[in-house]
Amino acid sequence: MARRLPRLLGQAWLLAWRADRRTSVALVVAQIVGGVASAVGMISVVGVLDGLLRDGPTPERVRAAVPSLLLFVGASAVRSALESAGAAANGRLTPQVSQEAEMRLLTLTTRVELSTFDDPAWRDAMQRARSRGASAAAQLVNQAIQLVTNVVGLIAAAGVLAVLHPVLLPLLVLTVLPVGWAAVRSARLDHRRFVRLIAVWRRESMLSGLLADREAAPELRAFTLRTYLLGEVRRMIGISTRQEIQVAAQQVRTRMAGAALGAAATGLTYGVLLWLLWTGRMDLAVGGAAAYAISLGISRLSQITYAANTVFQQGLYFADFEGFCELSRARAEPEPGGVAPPAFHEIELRDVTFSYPDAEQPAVREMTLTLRRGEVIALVGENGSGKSTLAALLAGLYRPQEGAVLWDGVDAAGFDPESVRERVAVVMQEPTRWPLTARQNIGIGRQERVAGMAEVRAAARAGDADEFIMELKRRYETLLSRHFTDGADLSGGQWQRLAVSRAFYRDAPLLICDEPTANLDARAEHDVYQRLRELAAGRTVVLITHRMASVREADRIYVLDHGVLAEQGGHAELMEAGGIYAQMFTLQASAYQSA
Ligand SMILES: Nc1ncnc2c1ncn2[C@@H]1O[C@H](COP(=O)(O)OP(=O)(O)OP(=O)(O)O)[C@@H](O)[C@H]1O
Repeated sequence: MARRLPRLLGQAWLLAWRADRRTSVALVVAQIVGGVASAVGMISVVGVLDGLLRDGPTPERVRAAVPSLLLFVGASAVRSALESAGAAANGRLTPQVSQEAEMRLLTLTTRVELSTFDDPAWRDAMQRARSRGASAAAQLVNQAIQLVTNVVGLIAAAGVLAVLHPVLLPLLVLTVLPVGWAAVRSARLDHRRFVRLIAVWRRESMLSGLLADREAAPELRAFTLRTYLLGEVRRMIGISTRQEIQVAAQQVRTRMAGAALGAAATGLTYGVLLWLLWTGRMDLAVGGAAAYAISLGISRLSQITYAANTVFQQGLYFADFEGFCELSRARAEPEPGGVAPPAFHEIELRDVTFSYPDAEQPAVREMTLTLRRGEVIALVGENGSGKSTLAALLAGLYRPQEGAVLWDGVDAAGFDPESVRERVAVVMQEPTRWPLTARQNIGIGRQERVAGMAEVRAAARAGDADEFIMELKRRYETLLSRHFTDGADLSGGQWQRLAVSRAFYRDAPLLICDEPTANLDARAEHDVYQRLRELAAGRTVVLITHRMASVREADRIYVLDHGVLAEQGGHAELMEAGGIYAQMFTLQASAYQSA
């Protein structure tokens, strides 16, 4: 702890300094002046007692004590005023520090490579940082301020004691050692429990979140999952409760041992003081001042123990937070500085291989294919054959581990990934249900463009969303979330149409649709495909779908199988080849015919 404390205090200072410089400086000044006032107050006690205990008539003795008493009162007033100023500064600093930490965390998590989210170790670290990071930073600063305030007070008391009698100083330190040891050990136990239980908590909070979630509520009932899931949650809570009870008992035992040893040391200190007076080695006035300084010192020491313990404890959590920030910085997307061209003639995937973290098999293996401007390309294949992964590689969401994605012959690895994604519009398989208004839900397709109503409506018409939006209570201004008053919810197909409209609004040279019609009715699907083809003029559309009827119109079809490119060509060509595509198509067609 002694080794770590200075570094932790340094970190706390840096956090405070970054959050609010003026307040930080004011705080330090207040603490130093407060410490000096405290020392002056203690020394003045010698003068007071000396005056009162001298020989002579009482009025004279009182008169002799008055100047020192006035000094004592003045010093105490200054000290109290400065401590209040320090508390006010502390109150200003801590929320700002917490806010800084929160924003730092979010800035980093939104900058990491997408594949990082598939790494469970990073997710655990994120959970730790999110649950404790911001509060640990704030607590660290708060308690560091308390610690420094009390250390300054202690230095004043120790200085006064050393002047009064040198033997009293080590005795004062002795009283606090056992309590300090107990506090540090207890903090360690607490942190160890936290690290051990984080995976359990993460699972428990995911499950309990689902139990209270609006989206999961229907399926939970339909599959009569309640008892099973409640049992799982109870099991997780049981594991953590057992650990918590065990740690709490260990902590109480440790603290009791520390308190008993501390009490013995305090007795010893006062015993030595009495012995010094008894043997005439110390004068009575000095003894009185020493007793006062010891009692102040012990109270400072116990506050220091508490503050140092909290600084240490929060320091452990803050170290987790810092570790996570470091990890995320290392996982941040590279920014090579190049910018993707505004349009392209051809995008080529050359020998591209991509694996998810911890996956045994690559999701896409040695894939080579070309997309040309103005083409509608279809990707087909069984579930898990790698279509979505391939689409994400094209969209610049993942970077290939081997091979390259070339834009007109230039490796996209040299472009800033954001600039690649600026040229791409994606309709995801499960579009995010943004809790924004209908207009904003479309407008965020290109949020830097001011969302004029005419453009938004044009995009909504293209995505077949205009009609149902106009039927909502507040039309385009309706908030699409049931979690808020006056909010509305949409059906799966309506959300999908909204996502298609958003992609139209984005107006990008490459449009990727990952099963955009999975939730659409037949008429909507037909309309959307019709518009996609119109849109394809001058653009490139990549279509992923399991509906083979929609695929046959594509200019080129790529068939994926277990992460590799198995077949390619036009519909007629592939049917003639009689491979996987022909089988899939015939199977679906026969299902319709027999129906
Ligand atoms: N986030 C992920 N983390 C780890 N593995 C993943 C992840 N996403 C997909 N995979 C794995 O990669 C492989 C390819 O998945 P992908 O989603 O690309 O298939 P797909 O052809 O789009 O499937 P579907 O038709 O079901 O949408 C699968 O084996 C899948 O288990």
